[in-house]
This record gives sequence, C-alpha cells and structure tokens, in this order.
Amino acid sequence: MTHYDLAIVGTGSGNSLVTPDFDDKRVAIIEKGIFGGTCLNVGCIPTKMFVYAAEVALSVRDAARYGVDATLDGVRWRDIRDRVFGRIDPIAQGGKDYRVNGLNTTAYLGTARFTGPRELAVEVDGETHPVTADQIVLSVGAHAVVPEMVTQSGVPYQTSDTIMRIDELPASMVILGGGFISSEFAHVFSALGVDVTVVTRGPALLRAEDREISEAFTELATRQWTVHLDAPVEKISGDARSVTLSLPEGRRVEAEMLLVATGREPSTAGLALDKAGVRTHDDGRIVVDEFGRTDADGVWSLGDASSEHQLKHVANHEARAVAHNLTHPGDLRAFDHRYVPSAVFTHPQIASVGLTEQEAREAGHDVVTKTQKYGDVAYGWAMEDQTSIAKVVADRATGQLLGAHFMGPDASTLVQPVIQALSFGLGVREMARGQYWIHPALTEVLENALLGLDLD
Ligand SMILES: Cc1cc2nc3c(=O)[nH]c(=O)nc-3n(C[C@H](O)[C@H](O)[C@H](O)COP(=O)(O)OP(=O)(O)OC[C@H]3O[C@@H](n4cnc5c(N)ncnc54)[C@H](O)[C@@H]3O)c2cc1C
Ligand SMILES: NC(=O)c1ccc[n+]([C@@H]2O[C@H](COP(=O)([O-])OP(=O)(O)OC[C@H]3O[C@@H](n4cnc5c(N)ncnc54)[C@H](O)[C@@H]3O)[C@@H](O)[C@H]2O)c1
Repeated sequence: MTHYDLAIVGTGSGNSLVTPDFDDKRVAIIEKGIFGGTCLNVGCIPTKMFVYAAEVALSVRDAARYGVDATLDGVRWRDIRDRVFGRIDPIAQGGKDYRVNGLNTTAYLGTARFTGPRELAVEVDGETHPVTADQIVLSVGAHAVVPEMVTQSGVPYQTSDTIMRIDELPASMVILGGGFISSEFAHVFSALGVDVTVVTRGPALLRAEDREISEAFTELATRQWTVHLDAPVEKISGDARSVTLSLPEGRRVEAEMLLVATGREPSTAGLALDKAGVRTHDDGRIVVDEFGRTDADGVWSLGDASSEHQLKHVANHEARAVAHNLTHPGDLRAFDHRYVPSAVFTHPQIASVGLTEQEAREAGHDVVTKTQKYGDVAYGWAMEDQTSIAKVVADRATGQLLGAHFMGPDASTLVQPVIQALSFGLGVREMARGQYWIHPALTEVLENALLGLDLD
C-alpha cells in the first residue's frame, strides 16, 4: 500500500491540479488512456484544427461571390490529419513524461477503482497497485455512448475517438446523432468533400439551443447535408465497405462510413464508487456540492465526471476552484455556473450564453427579444451575408440582459461581450449606450440587436 497526500484519477483537467502548493507533497496521478484527456487528444483541440482546414476549403469554394475566382484542387487528408496530430501528440507525450519523471509525482498508467474509503486499486499491465491518499480527485471525464443497436449489428463504426485518425476520406459518411459532435464533424467532412448524411431521432438539430437558432440551423443544414429528422434507426446492416441504415417510412441511407455521435456519459461506472461512499446521479454523474466535494470525506470531483456541462472551459473553471480548495480547507471557493457559454464550431458557427427565449419565459420574465441580421450591418454587407443572426433576450420591465444567441461567422467571439456583461451585471442600456462599438466591425450586429430591444 503506497500512501500519497493527493491522488488524481484522470489527466485531462485533473492534470492541472498539481500546483506549486504540492511541491513538497506526494502526488499520485492515474491515467488509463491517452495522457492529457479528451480535449487535447480527441476533443476540442484537434476538432477545431480540422474545422479550420474545413473553413479554408469552404472559403476557396465560395470565393467567386466576391469576384475572386478560385478553384479547390483537392484536399490532402493525410497532410491535414498529420498536421493536427504532429502538433498534439508530442504535447501529450511531453505531459506524460513530465509526470512520470516528476520529483513529487508518481504516474500510474492504468485503471483506478475504489476498494474502500480513500483507498484505490490501480491495474497497470495486469498488476494491481494499492494506493491510499489523504485526498482523491475524480476527474475521469466522459466517453461516447454507442447505442446497442449499433454495437449488436456488428457493423464497423467510428466515434469521435477514432474518426480523426482514419487513413483515407470516405466518399460518403452517415452521422448518427444531431448534437454538437455530429454538427461539427458534418461541417468538417462535407467541407473536405465527403457526401454527408445526418440521421437524428429528434425533430431538429442542436435542440438545446434557442428554438429560433435550432430551427434556422436545421434549415441551413439541410441545404449542405442530407438530413433525416424524426428518424430513429430501425435496422443497421453492412460491412467494412458500406453501411445501410433503415429508417421509418421506408427511408434508407447507405454510406461508406458510419460515425456515431449520440452523446457522452460520465466514466464513473467502473470506479466502484459505492465502496468509497461516493454517490452518483441517475445519469452516472458524481454528486458534488458547489465546492466540488463528493459525499465522501476527502474525495472531490470535477469536469465531465460530475458537471451538468460537458465543456472544457467549465472543467477548467472547476479544476481551478478544486486546486484552491484542496489546500485551503478554511477558505473554499465555489463553482460559478451562472453564465456558462458554449459554441458549436459547425457551419454556420453557433454560440450562446444565458437563457434561451423559452427558458426566459418559463422563468416568468416579461420577455423581449430582438433578432438582428448580420446582413443589416456594414460588415455583413462586406460578407454578402444572408443567413446569419444575433438574437438577444432581455427583461422588458427591468432592462436586464438575460441571454444571447448567435448563428454565423465568428459567433464564438461575438458572444464574449455578452458573457462579460452578464457576469458583471451590465444591463441592456449600459451595454448598448455606455461604451463605444467599433465601426464597421461585426460587433455592430450585437450593438444593433441591443438597441433594437423594445424596453419599457
Ligand atoms: C469531439 C469533441 C469535441 C469537443 N469540443 C469541445 C469544444 O470545442 N469546447 C469545449 O468546451 N468542449 C469540447 N468538448 C468537451 C471537452 O472535451 C470536455 O468537456 C473536457 O475535455 C472534459 O474534461 P475532463 O477533465 O472532465 O475529462 P477528460 O479530459 O475526458 O479526462 C478524463 C481522463 O480520465 C481518464 N480516466 C477515466 N476513467 C479512469 C479510471 N478509472 N482510471 C484512470 N483514468 C481514468 C480518461 O482516460 C481521461 O483521460 C469536446 C468533446 C469531444 C468529444
Ligand atoms: N464545441 C463544443 O463545445 C463541443 C463539441 C463537441 C462536443 N462537446 C460536448 O460533448 C457533448 C457530447 O456531444 P454529442 O454530440 O455526442 O452529444 P449531444 O448531447 O450534443 O447530442 C447527442 C445527439 O444524439 C442524439 N441521440 C442520442 N441517442 C440516439 C440514438 N440512440 N439514436 C439516434 N440519435 C441519438 C440526440 O438526440 C442528440 O441529437 C456535448 O453535449 C458537448 O457538451 C462540446
């Protein structure tokens, strides 16, 4: 039995917990997969590097509308892939080496589970290492859920863990699911020349967004990809060369490759949490309080393992709080989940923060909204934009800003002033009139949306 001051399970956001406060303490860091976790290796970072390449390809295709004639001669998939992983893999390897050789860290490259309160067994290459610690952090993240219908069909499939490393682009791809991952990969692969079909069981794509945005995006998606809505899969068949999905009303989809993007669940099932007295919600998320404490003394959790938001900026935020709390028991810092923004790097890009119109109405606000077209501000003219929108949601009586939702170029950047305004309590009037807005920048779309709100 080896005892540590701190044991961290999972090296995504958990890896950042080894602060200088632990320099003279002993830390065990346990990782069963790729060092550095999801965002670095198979999530945010590589996907956005592929998205960037996709956008370069789309810009070339679209150039003629600005009087610039250009043709896309081709895309070199292996070069795109190798640029991405040539950058990322050495970072993951470097992070691992740093922990393996750390003066105060012991890296266990294996799988942890509880054997008792603050007592773990770590399986490394068939050997079991018993580990105890004064404090344990569970930063085990989440993993892709693949519906049984797919696994039982025996048909080959990809998930976000594997799709970015394929050797050749298929001619066609069917993507199962209508959420974040589906929308981002549909954009990447179609821009790179793959014939993409999206199949989702719901009536629209990105249904967690404001309804106006979800509906507008679904409409634009159908112009770019073949989209099957309200389409629970009835049967899957095929082999390594081709996959066929049978959908209701006799619809059938055939493609060379199947990508499954039907959600991610917390990776908590194999941890034997009951042995440590750590409770979970029905969906597998670890129950934590606002400081990241689980029900078990000295055991903490953060990120996708426990959060309602499967987002890296949330995992980072929670990791910063937990890093402080581990060494400041008398001065705990709470998580701040009031205004969690998100962005979907699809085409067009989408970003949002705060309440949707529907949520604002349900919360009893006297709701007023304004939807401003990019095409009605000067920069939008330059872009020849006809589809992009910024929507702001506010309380008519108080002038309180409640939320903002963008669909169009640079949405993930345009949303940032709203995140700031909400976080620091700026109302609509102060935000719209109390500062300069650069002319003729694209931010004028937000300025005009705010000015267009019909407040009391
Ligand atoms: C394709 C994709 C794109 C994404 N894009 C974005 C984006 O653009 N922006 C954004 O904000 N978020 C994005 N996300 C979500 C983001 O990646 C996650 O929210 C974030 O990485 C979660 O961090 P984490 O530290 O909680 O978990 P992770 O980074 O997943 O780390 C958990 C680690 O724990 C390890 N582990 C699990 N169980 C055990 C065990 N029993 N023993 C030992 N080790 C274990 C795992 O191997 C893993 O390395 C994306 C996700 C995906 C899949
Ligand atoms: N840009 C970003 O911030 C980003 C990018 C990718 C992923 N993520 C995070 O990762 C999470 C997981 O992404 P995701 O796209 O897998 O999940 P998601 O929850 O966004 O979407 C899942 C989709 O799959 C559908 N679905 C579920 N089960 C199904 C089934 N059996 N058959 C057909 N469709 C089914 C759902 O209706 C939904 O449309 C996201 O919720 C997000 O938090 C974030």
